[in-house]
Amino acid sequence: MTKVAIVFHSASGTTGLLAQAVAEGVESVTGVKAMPLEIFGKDIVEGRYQNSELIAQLSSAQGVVFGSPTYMGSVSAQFKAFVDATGDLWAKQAWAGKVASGFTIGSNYSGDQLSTIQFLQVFASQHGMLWAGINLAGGYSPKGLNRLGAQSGLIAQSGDGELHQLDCDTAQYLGARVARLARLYKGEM
Ligand SMILES: Cc1cc2nc3c(=O)[nH]c(=O)nc-3n(C[C@H](O)[C@H](O)[C@H](O)COP(=O)(O)O)c2cc1C
Repeated sequence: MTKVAIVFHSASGTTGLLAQAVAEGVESVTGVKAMPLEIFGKDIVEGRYQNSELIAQLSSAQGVVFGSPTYMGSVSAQFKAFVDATGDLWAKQAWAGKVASGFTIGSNYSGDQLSTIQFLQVFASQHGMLWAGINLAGGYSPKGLNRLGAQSGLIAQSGDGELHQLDCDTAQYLGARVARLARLYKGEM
């Protein structure tokens, strides 16, 4: 069984809804299981993320999709604490060869969400992971997917705490894409 983890932080729930949609997309691919893992602020003690169990679970995944709300043009502090806690694994390049992707949401249409995606892309690259963006040209998808047009990862927007249906559908699409790639690359780590 191929596994794809979805590691995310969400304070008011919209990133969590995207994570759920990514997981549904992952599970739509035969032979691939989704592993949602939520980052909670209570696991941060004196600025350090302490949930080593969550981090350990990632070793069994062939793909990992990272998700964070955009806070001040980057990932949330909670997500960054998780990132910093992976330094030992970075030194061993323990995640090298896993497929990676990312998603974020902001309340503005152009609220610097791209910086968050680029942060996630650099993070995955530091770990030697294989980054998968979205192969949907903005404005050209017949179903209107990727409505905001980013291809480095999924950028979503919500001004009222509700998820736009097309962002939800695009998250499912991304989950399915990562699942297929993870299944393809399994054994090539
Ligand atoms: C501290 C803080 C900083 C934020 N910074 C941005 C930002 O830079 N750009 C943006 O578009 N939205 C920004 N937002 C809005 C959130 O990204 C948005 O409400 C998002 O849906 C929250 O995700 P969540 O529901 O998963 O917690 C910010 C919100 C907070 C609380």
